Amino acid sequence: MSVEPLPFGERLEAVIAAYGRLCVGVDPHASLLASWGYDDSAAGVREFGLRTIDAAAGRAGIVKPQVAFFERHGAAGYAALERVLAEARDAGLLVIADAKRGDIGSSVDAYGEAWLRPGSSLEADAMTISAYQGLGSIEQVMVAAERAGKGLFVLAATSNPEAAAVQRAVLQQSSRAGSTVAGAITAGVVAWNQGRADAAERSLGSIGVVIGATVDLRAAGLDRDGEPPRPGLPVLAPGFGHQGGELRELRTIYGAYSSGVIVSESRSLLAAGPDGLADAVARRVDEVGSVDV
Ligand SMILES: O=C(O)c1cc(=O)[nH]c(=O)n1[C@@H]1O[C@H](COP(=O)(O)O)[C@@H](O)[C@H]1O
Repeated sequence: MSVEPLPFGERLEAVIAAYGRLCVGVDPHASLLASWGYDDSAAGVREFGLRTIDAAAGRAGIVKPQVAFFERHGAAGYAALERVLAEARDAGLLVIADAKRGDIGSSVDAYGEAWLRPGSSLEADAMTISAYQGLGSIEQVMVAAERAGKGLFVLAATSNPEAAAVQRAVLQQSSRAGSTVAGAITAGVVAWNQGRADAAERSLGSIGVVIGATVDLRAAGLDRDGEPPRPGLPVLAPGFGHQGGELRELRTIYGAYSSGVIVSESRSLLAAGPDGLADAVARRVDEVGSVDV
């Protein structure tokens, strides 16, 4: 008898209830490796990743390894990442692989298998994904993720300023003609969550979006002034901390999307160094917890 996996949205909700909405980024930049006293090598990113997981476990609920920093070290870097992913999941953390993959459907399906298939050596709980080849290109990954109790965060309005020209462009064709790219992707994800058979029982969907804390949601064509989506929309929110987004502005920035926000920070936490990171995470969990959503 096969047991249905718990939907990612439910797991996310439980983690937020237990630990709050902070996500600790695992971004072993070369400069951070140097200041932490590690070599810029596969062994260095592995030790950096493991120390970060140790500091996050039991204090925060979610971690997000940025896979690029491991990929820099080739096959050995991937082995390091496999270890970090496994240790994080064993520690009970919800793991978002920040892989930002996208392609034609048949190829992006393979990315989905790599990062989300139960038993894969790179298995995470969710991954970041790009739908700039059309939301239809990731449809099968959404289906597979739901089936396995996994989640996706689809890039909608990213935190980097140069993204606006593309993401605020207005669609000429499709049923969402007249929407911005960011608005159409977000509306498509909301509609997907609403289309699940048990949608009425879910308070959070399993497919989310990425909307940076540095973004002006109205200018990006996002419905921040409308009714909150039902089921709630998970929103991975980088851009607080190092990139300048102000935590106390969370509600003002995200409006109707606030209750699904995951505050994702990397450098602002990691700068505390290996000995100060656990305290920095605990402090930030408290600060995030005190913000009104
Ligand atoms: O998907 C992401 O996590 C992401 C999306 C985005 O719009 N902006 C963004 O900065 N990120 C990632 O979030 C992290 C931000 O790191 P800090 O600026 O150091 O907090 C990096 O790993 C980025 O790759």
